[in-house]
Amino acid sequence: MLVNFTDAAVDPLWKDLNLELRRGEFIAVLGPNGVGKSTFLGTILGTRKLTSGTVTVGARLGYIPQQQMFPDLPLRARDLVSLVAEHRVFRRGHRAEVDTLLERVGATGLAGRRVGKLSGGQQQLIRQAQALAMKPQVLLADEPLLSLDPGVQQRTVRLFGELKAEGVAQIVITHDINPFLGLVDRILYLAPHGHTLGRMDEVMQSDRLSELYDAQVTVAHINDRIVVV
Ligand SMILES: Nc1ncnc2c1ncn2[C@@H]1O[C@H](COP(=O)(O)OP(=O)(O)OP(=O)(O)O)[C@@H](O)[C@H]1O
Repeated sequence: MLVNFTDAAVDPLWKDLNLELRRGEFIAVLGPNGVGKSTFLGTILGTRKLTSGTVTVGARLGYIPQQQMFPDLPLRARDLVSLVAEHRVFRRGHRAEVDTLLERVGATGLAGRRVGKLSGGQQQLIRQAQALAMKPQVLLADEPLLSLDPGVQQRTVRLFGELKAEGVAQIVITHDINPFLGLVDRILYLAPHGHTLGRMDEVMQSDRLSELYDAQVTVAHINDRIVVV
């Protein structure tokens, strides 16, 4: 058991949520601003409480938060990742492991730089390395492509693909499903008038989403991209 929701609700955002996350599964969480997507991740992380129902977590979690700048700490990127790596703070011989993590996210050149001085996108790579340092069985990510340039976005999607192949389950909040089309197993679509959870072809339907928005919503397929208008 990785993550299980039973009849879960955070009033007044969403309710009647039932979900069992499977090993290696990739769930994309979609929906408009303020509908409770970050709150949903918060209930897994334990930072937000359900108002009814249960959530059970039986896995090591890694978390890439929505972009926020690090304070200008006197710490290098390598030190910050090192702090997370199984809480073995600054231990000798552990530098190689941290450098491998930084290399995996494409941040090798940033290892010795002071984190607070890095750009927003560069800081996101350090957040990725921190999340991987947890050796997660479940990776939670809140808008992980935000502020990344197209090349780095592609690299990040590739990384998520590798993690999936390794059996890491992932729950990823995104406003754009398109970069993840090759990875998505299920979509959790949170909307103003309810939610739906299912395979992409079940969820990304004009009539299904119109019901949840209580308004006319069209799901269009344009050049292999899915656009919700
Ligand atoms: N700690 C909190 N306690 C109570 N309400 C909160 C808390 N954090 C956020 N909220 C409120 O809950 C609602 C949902 O916020 P949340 O951040 O989960 O939405 P979201 O779907 O992730 O939005 P966005 O797409 O804009 O990031 C908002 O109205 C927000 O103001």
